[in-house]
Amino acid sequence: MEKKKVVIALGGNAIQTGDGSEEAQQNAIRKTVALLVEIVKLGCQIVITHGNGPQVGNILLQQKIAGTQGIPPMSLDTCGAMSQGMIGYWIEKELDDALREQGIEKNVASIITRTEVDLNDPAFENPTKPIGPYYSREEATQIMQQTGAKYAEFPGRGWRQVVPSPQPMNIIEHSVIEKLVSLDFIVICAGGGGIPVYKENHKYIGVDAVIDKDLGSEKLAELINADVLLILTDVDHVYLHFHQPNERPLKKVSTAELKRHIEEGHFEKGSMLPKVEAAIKFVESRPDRVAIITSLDKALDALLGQAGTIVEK
Ligand SMILES: Nc1ncnc2c1ncn2[C@@H]1O[C@H](COP(=O)(O)OP(=O)(O)O)[C@@H](O)[C@H]1O
Ligand SMILES: NC(=O)OP(=O)(O)O
Repeated sequence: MEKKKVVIALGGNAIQTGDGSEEAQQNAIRKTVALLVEIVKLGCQIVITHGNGPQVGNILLQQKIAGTQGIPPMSLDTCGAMSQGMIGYWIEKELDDALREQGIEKNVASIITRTEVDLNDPAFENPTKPIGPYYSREEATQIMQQTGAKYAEFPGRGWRQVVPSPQPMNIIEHSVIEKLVSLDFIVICAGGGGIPVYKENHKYIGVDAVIDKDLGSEKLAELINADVLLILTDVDHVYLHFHQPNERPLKKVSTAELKRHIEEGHFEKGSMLPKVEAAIKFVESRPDRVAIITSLDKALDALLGQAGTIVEK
């Protein structure tokens, strides 16, 4: 396989499993990096991005509890930076060990990454991005009354805090990331879609929001001139009529066809829809680009064109 630059966006199940403890998350990451090493062995230059919804919500809760003890609570953008540091550290540590075990000499670096957003983005008026743990209706109602935070119901799963999720416009550190990749580094970056910042008088200022990691990963992939955007989640394909008797996996699909399926309402908002939108945007940005949506265990086969949903122009 020729040397492709692949941005790999890791979904929740690549990191957060079990009880969400540090140990459970590191165990999940250990399994994930074993797969990443196989992708490196294929000869790909990889850039790793990851979600942070459960983690950033938990860090925010920890701030609230700390606040009751007189410890100054940190803002949501700073919590986003903490989540990048924490998850980046875990991936870096496990990946570095796994590479050395296989005798592969490559450097790994985590980059704290900021993503520029527009303060006029309508998303600031309509929080939709779920973070942190699930609650019952009663618990969520009580917290909303006590704190003024917004919670929303996710049918079949419960209630979760929701925060604004503006569109990523620019990845501030993209040149540094591209440079490191050109030096053959494996870079972990744009965690949680990047820390949201806006520009005012030539300065970047953090803002309370959480960017969708698939849309942030897409923006990064475009800016660093990647060839492939590989979105790894817990389903092996994107499906039509998902979870219905006539469910059908999409295998090779064009952006035009995917757009039709969006119109038909096949993809759930906040889960599969942003992945599909990211895939379309990436492929349409350069005609030879490919986006893949699949599960962790199908990633290798998908890169070889033999599994997953493969989106081409
Ligand atoms: N049409 C669809 N095809 C496949 N999965 C879908 C579809 N619509 C909604 N989903 C849901 O999207 C989920 C993946 O999104 P999400 O949980 O946000 O992923 P991650 O945390 O891995 O980024 C799947 O587990 C599945 O339940
Ligand atoms: N930031 C983000 O999209 O995180 P999740 O994928 O964990 O929801």
